[in-house]
Amino acid sequence: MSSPPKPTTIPHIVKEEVIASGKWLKLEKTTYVDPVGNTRTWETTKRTTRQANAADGVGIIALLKRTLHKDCVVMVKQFRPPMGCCTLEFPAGLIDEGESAEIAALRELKEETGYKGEVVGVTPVTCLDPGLSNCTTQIVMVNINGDDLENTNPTQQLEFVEVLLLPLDEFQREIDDLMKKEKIVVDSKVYIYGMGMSQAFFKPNELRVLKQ
Ligand SMILES: Nc1nc(=O)[nH]c2c1ncn2[C@H]1C[C@H](O)[C@@H](COP(=O)(O)OP(=O)(O)O)O1
Repeated sequence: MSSPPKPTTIPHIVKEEVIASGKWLKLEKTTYVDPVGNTRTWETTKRTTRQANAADGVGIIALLKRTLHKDCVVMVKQFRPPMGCCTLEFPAGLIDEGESAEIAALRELKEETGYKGEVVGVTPVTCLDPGLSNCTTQIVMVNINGDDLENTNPTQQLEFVEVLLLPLDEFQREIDDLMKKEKIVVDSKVYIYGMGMSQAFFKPNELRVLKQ
């Protein structure tokens, strides 16, 4: 049996040529040298809107905390043209010029859901689909005080985005139920978060007393 070729070179980009460009996206031919020294090409998509030194956008894991209620994750359902159907996602959006991830997250959360939150954590810049695109995101963790007067009757600024509140401890089951009921595609970040929550919350003898 032949062994795989040994890496001899540090892989690197040689050139990036724009094949097609639109207002929001561009398609490039990326010429690069692979780990064994061969020059190859790759088809790469990029956003045209990226700000210097920033991720393209933010995703927001927003936990709604209310007295005598289970903590709920604030989710959004919306029609996504590239998918041709509705998706279930964390609230998200592009980072505007001069914005930090934290400021962008609080702005997008308010626009998409009406809730005013407080940032409690932020991830490093992470890639979204690196075989397709250089698109990056920072996930921002936000707590929402649902007992606060300004969060008791939240008003969205986007009319085509539906807000869903999913209890954190039944997150994956709620998503599975939703997918059985309607044609919806779930963002992989969301589903993986749900699987993690299921593992973290698995307590077979727990009493189910709290309201949703
Ligand atoms: N790929 C895109 N094509 C478009 O035709 N328009 C796009 C693309 N990406 C973003 N946008 C537009 C749509 C919105 O008007 C703005 C801002 O989007 P934002 O709310 O920040 O992000 P999403 O919630 O992820 O749409 O950009």
